Amino acid sequence: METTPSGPAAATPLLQVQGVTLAFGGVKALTGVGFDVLPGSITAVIGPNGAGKTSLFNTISGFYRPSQGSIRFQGQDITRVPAPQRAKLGLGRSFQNIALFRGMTVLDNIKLGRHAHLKTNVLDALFYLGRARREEAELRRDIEERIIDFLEIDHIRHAPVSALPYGLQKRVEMARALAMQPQILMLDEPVAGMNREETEDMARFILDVREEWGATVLMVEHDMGMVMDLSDHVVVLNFGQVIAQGTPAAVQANPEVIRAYLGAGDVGDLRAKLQGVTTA
Ligand SMILES: Nc1ncnc2c1ncn2[C@@H]1O[C@H](COP(=O)(O)OP(=O)(O)OP(=O)(O)O)[C@@H](O)[C@H]1O
Repeated sequence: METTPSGPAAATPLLQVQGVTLAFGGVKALTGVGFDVLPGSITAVIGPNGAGKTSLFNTISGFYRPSQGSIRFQGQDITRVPAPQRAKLGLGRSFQNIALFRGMTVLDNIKLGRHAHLKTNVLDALFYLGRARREEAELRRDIEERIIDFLEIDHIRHAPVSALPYGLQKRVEMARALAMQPQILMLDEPVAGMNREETEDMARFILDVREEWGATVLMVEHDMGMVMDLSDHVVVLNFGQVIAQGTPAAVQANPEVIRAYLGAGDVGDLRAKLQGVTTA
């Protein structure tokens, strides 16, 4: 799916990143980055180490404020909207390094995801249940049950997160992000550190999130095979700039993309993965 509007029938983007520039002191992490995320799409941001992917994600979620450019969500300029408000508007995200409350159970982590949507303060959120209206509590329970069922984590709902294998922890992280009922689910390296089976499970969940939850997915991911298999639109960053974007096929064939990965010494790996995709 191309994000360039081709006529009146072209879908209005859910998220528009326009000319975003971000610097840390003298280091320019992002320079004039722009792309659209269409509703219902799976869009992936890829790029070699240090290309600016995490900085971009943090800028979209509101943890960093760009020095130039804008972020628009559903047509509204949210560049100056603080992170918690963005979450409430419908930008839900997971984190590269699992950010779960490890001593708490799976279910409590999911509840916190939902409360974070309602309240900006975790303590407030923890005490919120006592004040919640009954119907709202029931609605929340329904959503929690749907998520638990969907992600096949019923058997571990009362287990402390710290006792779970890594792949399941990542799934709980996704469950917590889903509990925010996001319109855009932002996944930061959803399969990093996973074995093949865990990766395939997660890929299936990402596809199903779109089908069953109607969520649009924006992910940062290093696993090229998964990105090329799942994505409608791929944005390639290198040294903080978009060097290519388009369908997986267009991006794979782009000489600048191949050069970027060659520079990072990854091209053999890239080719092998791309071959795996095309012969699959
Ligand atoms: N908090 C920070 N302070 C200073 N420089 C930073 C900070 N965060 C990122 N950078 C720099 O910004 C650039 C982009 O980094 P970023 O982490 O966004 O890249 P990345 O593509 O996510 O990398 P990786 O694939 O390794 O996670 C790098 O040069 C990095 O050193």
